[in-house]
Amino acid sequence: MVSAHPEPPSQPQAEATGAGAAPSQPQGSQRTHTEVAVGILLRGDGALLLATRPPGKPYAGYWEFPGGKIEAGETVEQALRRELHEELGITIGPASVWRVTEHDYPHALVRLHWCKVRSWSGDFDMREGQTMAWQHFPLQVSPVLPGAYPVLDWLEQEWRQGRAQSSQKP
Ligand SMILES: Nc1nc2c([nH]c(=O)n2[C@@H]2O[C@H](COP(=O)(O)OP(=O)(O)OP(=O)(O)O)[C@@H](O)[C@H]2O)c(=O)[nH]1
Repeated sequence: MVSAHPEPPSQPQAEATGAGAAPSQPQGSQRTHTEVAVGILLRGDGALLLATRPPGKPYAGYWEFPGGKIEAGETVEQALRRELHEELGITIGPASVWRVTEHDYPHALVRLHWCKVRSWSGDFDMREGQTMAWQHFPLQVSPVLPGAYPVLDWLEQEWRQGRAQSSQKP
């Protein structure tokens, strides 16, 4: 079993080198949120999809849920559909926001709009050189982006509740 919450290095490699890192933002109250659409792809057997962050980005190699930044004029759903097509080659069905979280990284203050996605079409094609893995709890991959910890905790709680309920059924 692999812990979902290992301690990340204080300076991820890509940031230390500056390779692919987002421009640094002003500190304190002037920092603006980067809005991000994130997809929790759920398979019929309850597995969820994680992928590694592509080389050249902050936290490269960390596991994350697929998604990316929302562009001007896009809804969360539109951004997610575009990102998942660009990154994974799939076209998602309906997606609506399930939870919103924030995380303050050295490279960005992000607001993450999490959507559960249960239907998609097309074959998975890792177009940015990522690795993908369908995961059940406990996760077998590590490390995971710190901004995903709260959502992993909620999903694990749901999974435990579902398991407890199904074991009580006659
Ligand atoms: N996709 C994704 N991003 C996450 C997760 N958790 C989390 O904190 N983030 C943060 O959300 C931001 C997403 O930005 P990104 O750089 O991946 O977005 P993008 O694909 O549009 O990048 P680009 O600007 O290079 O095209 C990053 O700061 C990342 O650290 C997660 O589980 N999935």
